[in-house]
Amino acid sequence: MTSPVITVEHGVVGYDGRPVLRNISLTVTAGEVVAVLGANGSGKSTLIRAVLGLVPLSAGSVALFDRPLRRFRQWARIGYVPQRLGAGGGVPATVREVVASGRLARRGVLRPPGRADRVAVDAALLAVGLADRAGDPVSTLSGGQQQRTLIARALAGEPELLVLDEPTAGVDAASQEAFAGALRDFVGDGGTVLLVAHELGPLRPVISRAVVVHEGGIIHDGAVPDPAGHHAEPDHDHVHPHCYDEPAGLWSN
Ligand SMILES: Nc1ncnc2c1ncn2[C@@H]1O[C@H](COP(=O)(O)OP(=O)(O)OP(=O)(O)O)[C@@H](O)[C@H]1O
Repeated sequence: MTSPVITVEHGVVGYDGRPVLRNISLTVTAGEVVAVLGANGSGKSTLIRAVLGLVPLSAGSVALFDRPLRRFRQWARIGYVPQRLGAGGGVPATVREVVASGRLARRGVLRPPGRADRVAVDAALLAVGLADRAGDPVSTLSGGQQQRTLIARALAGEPELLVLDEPTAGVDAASQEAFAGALRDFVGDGGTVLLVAHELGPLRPVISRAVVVHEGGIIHDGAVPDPAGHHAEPDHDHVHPHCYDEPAGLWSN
């Protein structure tokens, strides 16, 4: 039996008393790549923040690696790339420095980096296709390359679970391809992924399951739905309910 990595049971989250997630239940098991889809404001980011304990549940429960969130301490097992975080931020750090910061949870701040740290940073840079930019200031990179830097930082920590909030939003096609390749390798090595996406694009073949959030509830959990308008494609197997692909673009706007 595959072990559960994320378990949300009857999760409820609200901001300032306004409910945003209503009675959400979701299980992600080892080796899965689960995409959370849904319209703007449907609660996707809130769901992954709740999974990581960054926003409190007002009811229900979350467990990570089979351990209740309040007792979970092994944060080095998880890599998190939040939404639209500028990697540069005016700080003249190089790509390598930002990626190496992903090792801090593993090695402790006071111990100098060792061989294992350097190997992990090199591997992460290679995985996202930025090995040749390692010495450049992050501020000189494109938005897509900066996003890849953040993904490499998460990979450098050698997590078992990667949680990514819109990793390909506003990212150029080459970076999306590079990211899809990195994700495939990560999963090939036994990793588990939960990511929020608007457009799957090159990620589509890597996704094993899709969860569609609508108005704070999960309205679909299963096969990756086709974007509206693709019904006529020969490989379209019609496994998805139609409530979320009509009107067009509910999850792809
Ligand atoms: N910190 C916060 N305080 C108050 N309201 C919030 C906060 N974060 C999100 N919200 C609100 O909660 C709802 C869900 O937001 P959330 O960011 O989870 O949606 P989303 O599906 O990720 O949206 P998007 O696709 O635009 O990123 C929205 O109405 C949003 O305005």
